[in-house]
Amino acid sequence: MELKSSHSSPVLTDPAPSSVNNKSRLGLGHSSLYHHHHHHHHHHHHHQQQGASFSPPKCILIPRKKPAAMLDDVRSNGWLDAMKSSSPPRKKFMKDFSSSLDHHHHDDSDSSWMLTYPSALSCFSQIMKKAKNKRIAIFLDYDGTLSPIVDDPDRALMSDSMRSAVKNVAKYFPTAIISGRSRDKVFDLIGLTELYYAGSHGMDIMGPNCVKSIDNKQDKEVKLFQPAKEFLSMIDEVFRTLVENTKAIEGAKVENHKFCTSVHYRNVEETNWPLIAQCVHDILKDYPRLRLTHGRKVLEIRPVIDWNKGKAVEFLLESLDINNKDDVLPIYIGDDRTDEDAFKFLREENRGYGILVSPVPKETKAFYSLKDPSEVMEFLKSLVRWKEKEEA
Ligand SMILES: O=P(O)(O)OC[C@H]1O[C@H](O[C@H]2O[C@H](CO)[C@@H](O)[C@H](O)[C@H]2O)[C@H](O)[C@@H](O)[C@@H]1O
Repeated sequence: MELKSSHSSPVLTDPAPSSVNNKSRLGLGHSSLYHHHHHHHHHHHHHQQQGASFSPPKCILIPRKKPAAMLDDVRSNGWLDAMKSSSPPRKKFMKDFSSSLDHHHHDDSDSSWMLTYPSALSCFSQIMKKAKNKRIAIFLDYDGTLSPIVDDPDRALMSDSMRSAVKNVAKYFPTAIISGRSRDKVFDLIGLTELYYAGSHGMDIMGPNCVKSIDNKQDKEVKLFQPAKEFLSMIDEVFRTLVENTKAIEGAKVENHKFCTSVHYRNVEETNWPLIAQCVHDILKDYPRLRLTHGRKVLEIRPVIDWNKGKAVEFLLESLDINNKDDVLPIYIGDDRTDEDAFKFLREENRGYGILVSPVPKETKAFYSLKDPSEVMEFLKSLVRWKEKEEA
């Protein structure tokens, strides 16, 4: 499989709405790559920055204003709520969900949720029925899907048994990793050359059988797709500023993902979360071409372009050498809010299935669920067994 060369240069330099239509340049069915501020809604709309009504001070640990006043904006715009609700999910939602399913007479919100998002393991044969005469394409998130969530992002290692399960799956099905981490980092963690890798939430895509070293030399070749290339130095600058501004907040960790950057607060005392929020808020004020998304105890800063894990899946599906899109059944397994963009794409296009990895009920656009990475591994092994049986 080759990546299509027609996708080589999609980045716009003009964020104005009058900027050229990218449809033709991208060869994709979208009106514009740019994600204008007023279009930020998605499903994250309630987590987004609300506009120009704030005038917060710079991030400092000894506030110039009274602490309460200083933190007003990060409180009022919902950031703190979003930070608190990030992994585990809101209790409120679970309550709402169970009452909305009252007609099923389930008083247990867990089991009513499982009716709507059944286990991909118990529904395995049902899923495989849909795969009849189709080619299955597998998309896998990394953190929380292939590796369990741990306190230190550098220690989120994948087990050897998981690695071999992924390797076996890739023998039979085109398999892509779609991660929020940088492509290099996620490749280092997985180490399988036979996969597609999409790093930085899909903003850095490379096809299979490419080694890291060709990255620079063959940049212009068909195998790399980087729609946010022009943001490289801006992200680096923001990364360095954030490292500096958060260095006094104990437990804070800033990661540079090349086309996006993230601020972890998992190891920060909850009383200091407003300081983290304020630092990120201040950055976004200075860089209107960047926006915020929420992950698991992490605030992610990324370019204002209309590109996400869903677009990456669409791109990769178009890159697969297939004449008719009905010939392919995409299966996307992921656990995070950013994976919802991919679930949403598959659902809206009526193509294949999203599988949410979650031990608890959660609002999702996926079709099925798996409890944790060990169930993901079981599912991957089942796929291999199914294929081997089919071929025998
Ligand atoms: O898209 P993904 O591959 O799921 O990456 C999303 C983020 O994963 C990492 O952070 C998350 O996992 C860490 C290790 O288990 C955990 O410590 C952290 O709290 C989680 O947010 C990664 O470090 C982030 O930069 C990614 O964006």
